[in-house]
Amino acid sequence: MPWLGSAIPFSRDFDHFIQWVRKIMPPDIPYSLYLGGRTIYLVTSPRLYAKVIRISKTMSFDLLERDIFRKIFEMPKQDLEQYCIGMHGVAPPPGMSQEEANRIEMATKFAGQFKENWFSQTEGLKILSQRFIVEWERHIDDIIGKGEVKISLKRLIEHHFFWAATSVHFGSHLKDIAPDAAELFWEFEEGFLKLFQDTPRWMLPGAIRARDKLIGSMEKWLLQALEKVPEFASDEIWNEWWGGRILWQRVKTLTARGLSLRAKAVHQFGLLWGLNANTPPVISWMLIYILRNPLLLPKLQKEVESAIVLAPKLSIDWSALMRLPLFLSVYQESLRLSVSNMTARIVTDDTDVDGYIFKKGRMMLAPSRALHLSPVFDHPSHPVNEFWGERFLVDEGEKLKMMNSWRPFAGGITYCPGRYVAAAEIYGAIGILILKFDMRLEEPYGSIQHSPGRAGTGAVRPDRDGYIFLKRK
Ligand code: HEM
Repeated sequence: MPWLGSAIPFSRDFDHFIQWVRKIMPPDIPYSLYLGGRTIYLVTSPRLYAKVIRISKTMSFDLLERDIFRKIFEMPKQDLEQYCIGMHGVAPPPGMSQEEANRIEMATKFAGQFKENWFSQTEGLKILSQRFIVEWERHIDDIIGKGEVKISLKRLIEHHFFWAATSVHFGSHLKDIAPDAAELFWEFEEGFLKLFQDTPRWMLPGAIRARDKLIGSMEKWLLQALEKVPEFASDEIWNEWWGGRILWQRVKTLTARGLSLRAKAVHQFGLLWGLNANTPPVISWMLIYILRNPLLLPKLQKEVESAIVLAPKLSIDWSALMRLPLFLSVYQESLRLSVSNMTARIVTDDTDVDGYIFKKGRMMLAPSRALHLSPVFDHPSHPVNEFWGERFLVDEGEKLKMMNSWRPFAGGITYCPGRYVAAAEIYGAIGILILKFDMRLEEPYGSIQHSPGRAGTGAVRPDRDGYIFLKRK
């Protein structure tokens, strides 16, 4: 691809740019993109995506993680050096052998903790999902009472859902320390990509102030949790001070490596970001899509009745809920349209991809959006860029082809470890709303769209607010 002349279309509207590339370029080869004096490899076909996502020896996610902690979260320099020992693509510090660096690296420990606490079939996932439901039900009962309410979509999801999820993972007391954490989080989130792109700091005072306040709160939360519960009981999965056991395990791992309080707080702030930057926008979009399609709601209500019982006590048959065909299709379709991640990697050694050599030191991007708009999803009466709740209700062969192009959670060794947690929260939150309330959406500020300039980072936030009318059944 020739010199594009300007990085602006790329950074301002990543999704548009990717669609344009797919239109003008042959579909199934990688491209080199010269941008701001750098070469970036671009992969836009499902077949190549499946190939590159599996290359973990010469394509590093760790180097990006290092940059995220350095530029966005500003982990103290000395701590960052310790944190990165043994990372893929990071040379060991002077005097340390590669073997020693590999022996003490922490990424494998964190990955093990994710598996142990969050994966399908684990006790952790069961208990956290159940806690989430209790929290979410409490929030919606508090706002709605017995009658009918009109509530801002942003308030419902970006405040109430935020807190229901955050209290599950960080315990019940973070809210006492930082009652404005949800609002600060979204202020920080608006600057996330800009901080990574080295936008001058003076242009982002709000995002930086919000970030620093949140990290300060994380420090207080951490000190309090350490004081109240220095050790988790071996059979305990959740407690009110730490939230999920994994938070305590992560901090213990960092303490053993001598990281400072600040670094430990920054690291947990990273998790707070992973937890909240994606799921709330996906839920917002799923609700918007469902409520914009009045015929869908009664069908979903009927399905959900077979998996969620409201009285005398709320109870959910999780495995039945996760297998409801239409609900699953709506979930997959919502993720397809609302998520735009870059799946970025740094090439750490020359790598042959289908006969093309990706050179050491360069970046590779494999944007999910290119896959999510690929022809495999097209239908004569339901174009690929429009929501259609029944799109994934196809036979198994067809579905397999679709799933090869469905990459909201990326893949490979860093395949989102929160995907089961996310699914449980999304299914649970929407399932309960659907069953308890008659709902209606109003968009008084115009049709809600993807927030501009946010594509590429994950699920894309709605650009404006709307109102949801909820009436108890
Ligand atoms: C619908 C919601 C979500 C989406 C679309 C999503 C998507 C992603 C993506 C695309 C990645 C990067 C993978 C890569 O490039 O290889 C990722 C990583 C990650 N996600 Fe999620 N995520 C979601 C929810 C969650 C939740 C709820 C949690 C926490 C409970 C979480 C925790 C993480 C973590 C810790 C990583 C880093 C993994 C690593 O370093 O190995 N995510 N996620």
